[in-house]
Amino acid sequence: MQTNLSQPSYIVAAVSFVCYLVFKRAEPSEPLPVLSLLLGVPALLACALAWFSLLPAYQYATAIPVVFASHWALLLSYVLIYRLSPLHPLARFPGPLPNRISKLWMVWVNRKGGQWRHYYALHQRYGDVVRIGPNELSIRNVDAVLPVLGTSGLPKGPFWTNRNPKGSTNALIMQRDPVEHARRRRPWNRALSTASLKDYEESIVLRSRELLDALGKRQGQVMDMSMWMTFFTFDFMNNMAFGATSELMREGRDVNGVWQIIEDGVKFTGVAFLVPWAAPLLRMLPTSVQALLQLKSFAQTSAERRLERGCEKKDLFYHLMDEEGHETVRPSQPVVISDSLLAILAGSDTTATSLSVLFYFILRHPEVYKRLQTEIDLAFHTEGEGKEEAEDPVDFAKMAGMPYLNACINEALRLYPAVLSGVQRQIIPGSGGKMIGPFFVPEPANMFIHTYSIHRDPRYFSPYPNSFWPDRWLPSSHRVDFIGASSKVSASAQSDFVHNTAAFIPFSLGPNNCVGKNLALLELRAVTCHILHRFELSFGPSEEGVWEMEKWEERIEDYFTVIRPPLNMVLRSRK
Ligand code: HEM
Repeated sequence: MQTNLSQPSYIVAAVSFVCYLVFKRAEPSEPLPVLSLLLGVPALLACALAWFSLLPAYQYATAIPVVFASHWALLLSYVLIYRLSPLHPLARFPGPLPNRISKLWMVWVNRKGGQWRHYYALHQRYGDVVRIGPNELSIRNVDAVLPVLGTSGLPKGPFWTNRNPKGSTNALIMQRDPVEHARRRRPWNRALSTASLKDYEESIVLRSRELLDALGKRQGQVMDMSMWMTFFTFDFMNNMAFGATSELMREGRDVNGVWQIIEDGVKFTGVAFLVPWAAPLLRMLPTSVQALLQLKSFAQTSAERRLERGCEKKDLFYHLMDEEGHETVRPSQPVVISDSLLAILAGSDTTATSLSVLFYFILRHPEVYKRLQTEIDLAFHTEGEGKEEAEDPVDFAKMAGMPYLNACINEALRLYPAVLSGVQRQIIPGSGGKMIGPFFVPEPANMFIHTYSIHRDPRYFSPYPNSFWPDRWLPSSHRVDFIGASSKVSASAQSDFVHNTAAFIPFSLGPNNCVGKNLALLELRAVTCHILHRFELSFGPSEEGVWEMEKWEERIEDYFTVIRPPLNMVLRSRK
């Protein structure tokens, strides 16, 4: 049989192949080019086939649906064949079949926020590098940390591409160009320098006292501590960013609904993180449009009020507006507003998660609770020690030097870092590839260090990598063995001890790392000291009564940032 290349089927296959190459090379994400390639091309093709009489007359009616269906099926087949073929640059990295085909699979896997467990299981099964998407790797190896995240590491990945409507301002975290990012980061560095942090200490103390008052009024009742931690961090960040007062703690509820909008947006971000091309579509949903408008108006109003009041004390706004005149070109107001909003979004939930995790583990481990409370009581005297009033934990230098407190905080950050699955980076396009520790990774590849997995790797944290054992952060002379350890394990604990802090990256590393790290640590220390100094804590019943509070951690959901289940506790004043 002779092959006739002018046959319609060959023409459709060839045109679809060209469209596939355009998709592959140019990776269009704007609606117009995408729709043109998906709808415009087959429509034109069907018309052309009919026009040039390449189809028998009786087939004209069916030409359009047939060409459309063939075009889409062919596009899908080309994609599938390439992604699974040995020719794909990432073909030699192991990973499950559905992951290699499409990241849409991860959208399904993560429908209930379980991606942190999924990636952990994949690393247990496949090793240090897993292909978790057609062009994406998850890495669990300490030698890869600096090449990915360090000073000479990789730039931010496509997740951070600006897909906002034209004309809108991008916050610092969205700056993928390292030069532009460094320029935008300068005022942030000044705002969160050691000297500037002193200016926020007073606000942390005041907000901590407000928290104690609010909790004190509700003692004896079951309270969701996770929610209260959010109220604290949100009120504090609002004050720190805009010098504003926010009333979540005073009211004991989300007064203007802003927090709910942020919570609702977490799942949206989770999907956008997995399939960034879907972000503009998701943003078109009526609920998203509404939420974005409300957030914008919240930021705008806060900024306007801040501008009316003027600078009462040095807040983040003061530094971002460059009121000291360090920069030759002062940042525009929209940039400052979007960055101030970023501070609230990036600084509230993460710190509230870390505090919740910390209180959860302290309650799960009574021996830790006792030691920590004793350290706090020794540092800040309690009522009745010859003193009329308990001493407020307001000395931040003292808190920074409390070994067990800081060990507990680090251990909470190790077991459940607030950004559980890490941050995306990309091999620089056109570079050909890069040695990532022991592995050569070709382009195009996105990757992240899976923080949850590397933090629990026994090669870096041993013994008891999955247990809350703050003593691993103490010098050996002060280390007490894990209470749950069998005597055999405990005898070998010292000789088996591994503590590789190069694998500890809750705040990430390098030029893009968390700029709020030191501020977060101040908050974590202050809130922990204030609460344990004033109250005795115990677990309350779970809301549905069907799961034990002791299993709280299993219900954490990971959508880039996390959603926490209620952490019910009962607090009573210590006397
Ligand atoms: C325990 C609390 C916190 C944790 C675990 C945490 C973690 C992180 C992580 C993992 C990143 C991504 C860094 C990267 O891409 O390499 C990040 C970025 C960021 N965080 Fe935090 N964060 C915390 C608290 C805060 C606070 C209190 C602020 C307040 C100012 C803040 C502001 C930011 C900002 C602005 C960025 C973007 C930095 C950039 O792109 O240059 N974070 N954070």
